[in-house]
Amino acid sequence: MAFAPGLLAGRRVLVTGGGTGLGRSMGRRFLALGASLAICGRRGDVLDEAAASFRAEFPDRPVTTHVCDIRDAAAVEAMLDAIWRDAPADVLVNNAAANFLAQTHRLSPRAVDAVLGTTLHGAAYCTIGCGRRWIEAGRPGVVLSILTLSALQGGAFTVPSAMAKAGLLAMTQSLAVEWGPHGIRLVAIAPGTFPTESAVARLRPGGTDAEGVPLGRNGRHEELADLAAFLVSDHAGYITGECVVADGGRRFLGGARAGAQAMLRWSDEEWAAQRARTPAR
Ligand SMILES: CCCCC/C=C/C(=O)SCCNC(=O)CCNC(=O)[C@H](O)C(C)(C)COP(=O)(O)OP(=O)(O)OC[C@H]1O[C@@H](n2cnc3c(N)ncnc32)[C@H](O)[C@@H]1OP(=O)(O)O
Ligand SMILES: NC(=O)C1=CN([C@@H]2O[C@H](COP(=O)(O)OP(=O)(O)OC[C@H]3O[C@@H](n4cnc5c(N)ncnc54)[C@H](OP(=O)(O)O)[C@@H]3O)[C@@H](O)[C@H]2O)C=CC1
Repeated sequence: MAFAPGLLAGRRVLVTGGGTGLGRSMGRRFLALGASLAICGRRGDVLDEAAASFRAEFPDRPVTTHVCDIRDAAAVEAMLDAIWRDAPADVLVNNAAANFLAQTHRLSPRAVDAVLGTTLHGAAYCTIGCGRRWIEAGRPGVVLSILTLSALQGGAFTVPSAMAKAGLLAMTQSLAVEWGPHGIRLVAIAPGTFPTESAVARLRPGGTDAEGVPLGRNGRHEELADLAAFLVSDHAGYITGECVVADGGRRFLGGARAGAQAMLRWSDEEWAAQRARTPAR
């Protein structure tokens, strides 16, 4: 482990979407560094399985699970009330997101809302809910938002996601100013490819070779988790409003949507096959 074991001792961290993928990897690292953890998502069984695995590995670290669809502002408030009843959270990680490949001119309003509702609105509800509680109590706090390269470069065929993540970057930069005097930091990470079951199934129909990545490989979950741990820790206490890119140099070569070049030529049948391959949740 790269950090002192007590780096996050005494910190209470809420990771949205913390039952799977990168959220789960970050949560595991926060626990290893002494934090207690709250994770939320829509599927209780997924959260329970993740929590059981965390508790088996870190028996002395508190882990709570919260079934919550963050698209529902009232449900987010109820979750935050439940967390705060125990003790205030110190760190929010906006990790939950929704995304799939699609031709933008064929998206229905519900499809647009499904992505914006989770990735933009849900993260906004969580951020404002935590920020309000911190400001009212005179407590400091940290909000880490997980973006994508498309927030910086656009994202053909994942346009609602690119719009939502760009919105989160604007939120990070804006609230760094507004909430700075309250001792609240807002930071972001724009990851390149860190393979997860869900992202590969939805967004990498051709697999995840590292073509277009100067460092010649995809990201490792522990690398993202280490960066997240640093950014939410006091060692990053003078960093706010910043987005750190962790992409192996991809944006300077292939770019966020290098694979989109082939998709420009996909037939209707290829788009239908991609949709059929995409998991429902
Ligand atoms: C490895 C490289 C990674 C690169 C960068 C990674 C970025 C990421 O963001 S990865 C994270 C991805 N994770 C997820 O997306 C998890 C959550 N996703 C979901 O739950 C679903 O995919 C969801 C977004 C569709 C939402 O599910 P749900 O609320 O159950 O919504 P519905 O199934 O009812 O669908 C709503 C609406 O959307 C239309 N739709 C669904 N899938 C597609 C699709 N593939 N293409 C076009 N449209 C789609 C669906 O038809 C509904 O619309 P209507 O038919 O008009 O009702
Ligand atoms: N993997 C990668 O290479 C990259 C990932 N990212 C970002 O990293 C983050 C994690 O992605 P990844 O781990 O790959 O994907 P996952 O699909 O595994 O993670 C998404 C998580 O969010 C939860 N979630 C989705 N919708 C909602 C909702 N409405 N309310 C509450 N929880 C919800 C899901 O749980 P449930 O379905 O149970 O609700 C799931 O646990 C995302 O922000 C993604 O955009 C960015 C760039 C690259």
